[in-house]
Amino acid sequence: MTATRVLVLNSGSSSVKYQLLDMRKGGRLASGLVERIGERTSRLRHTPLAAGGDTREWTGPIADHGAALKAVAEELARDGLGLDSPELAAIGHRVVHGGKLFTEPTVVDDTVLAEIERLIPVAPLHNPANLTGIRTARALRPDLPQVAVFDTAFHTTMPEAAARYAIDVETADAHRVRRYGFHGTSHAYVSRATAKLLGRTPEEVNVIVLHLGNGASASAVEGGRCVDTSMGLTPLEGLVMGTRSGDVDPAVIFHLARVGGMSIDEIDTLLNKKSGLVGLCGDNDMREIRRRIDEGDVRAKLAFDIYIHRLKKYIGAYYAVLGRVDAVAFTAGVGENAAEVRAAAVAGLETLGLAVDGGLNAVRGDEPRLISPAGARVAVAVVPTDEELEIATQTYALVGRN
Ligand SMILES: Nc1ncnc2c1ncn2[C@@H]1O[C@H](COP(=O)(O)OP(=O)(O)O)[C@@H](O)[C@H]1O
Ligand SMILES: CC(=O)OP(=O)(O)O
Ligand SMILES: [Mg+2]
Repeated sequence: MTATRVLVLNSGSSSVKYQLLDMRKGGRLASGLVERIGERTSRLRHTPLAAGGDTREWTGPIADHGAALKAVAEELARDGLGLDSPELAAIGHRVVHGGKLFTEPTVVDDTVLAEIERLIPVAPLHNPANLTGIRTARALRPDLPQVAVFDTAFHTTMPEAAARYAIDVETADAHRVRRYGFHGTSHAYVSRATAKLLGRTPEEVNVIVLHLGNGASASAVEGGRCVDTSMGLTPLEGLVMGTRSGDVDPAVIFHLARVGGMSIDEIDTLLNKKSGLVGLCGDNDMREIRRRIDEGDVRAKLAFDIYIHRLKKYIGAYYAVLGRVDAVAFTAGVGENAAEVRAAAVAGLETLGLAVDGGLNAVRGDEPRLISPAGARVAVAVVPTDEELEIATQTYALVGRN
């Protein structure tokens, strides 16, 4: 029997999303999510798609990403889809920071693990979780290839003009300080899916991709290659996010240290975990923010306005970087669901050929769709991302050639 299944683990700072896919038959066999890892009220939600069964939910303490993966393995085993299955060809892992070294999906060995570990200081919320996921999966199935698919890989095509910060070259190079970019698997998948929606090849189109989830980033994709993206050395730069500030004057940090008396670690926590939407209004969920705005909440409205202002600046910037834009694609939790965010982000940009049709924008759905008015110069689209499918495809392409 040929092994044709791939398990994908997308480990975030406090969650694991997973999918089990059959790459030969092209179907999803199971999917799920473990949330609030490290808290007493962790929650596991598992859907056995192949078995046609109902979603099972379980709440209780899950201490870390290792325990989360073991719980996932138990759920899969209950449906006869356990990790011991001979049909499993590989486990694909999202790894957020791959530095400059990893431009392709990579089979994990001890050297690769050491490199991912070395990059922890520049992805402190993500790489430790990714590492724990890989180590646990390896312990459960030492014989299986574990494949790392890096968020940074798609951005390694950025020209030096976009990838370098304008700081002393020797200092920057000594400490590998440059712009790496993240969410690359999503930007790659969504830019290709957008070309397909337009009936064109990726080489023929220039696309601005707006990945708006808890973490958020924009990218400028020229003929299928990334030429700029909003995240930098770490996933902190760029857009306003759920808990992260995005762009600030770097001198804010000196000021908070010297005048505010804060330590570097305190400032790190402030900018990564207590800023963005949550810092501005106390909520990081766009649904809650919209609800509060409808009730006349001034702080929620200001948070929304700051979020939109930054987003609009990046649309304009990447329009200029690309020169010609064929499409703007909204994706991830906010981009796929929040029609008000999409409408506000392109409001007033008619002279750039950008607009949304109110009726089309209000339609909900899981399929890629256009929301710009018929005949618009630039297509505006909602293109659901599927990082897990993309990771599975890349993983199987690497190991499944038997
Ligand atoms: N129906 C909705 N309307 C508005 N925003 C939504 C909706 N559903 C999800 N979101 C937003 O999407 C976010 C999560 O996006 P997601 O892409 O799943 O993030 P991540 O992968 O970074 O955890 C939530 O925090 C919330 O702000
Ligand atoms: C890189 C990053 O920000 O990822 P996430 O959106 O999953 O936090
Ligand atoms: Mg995400």
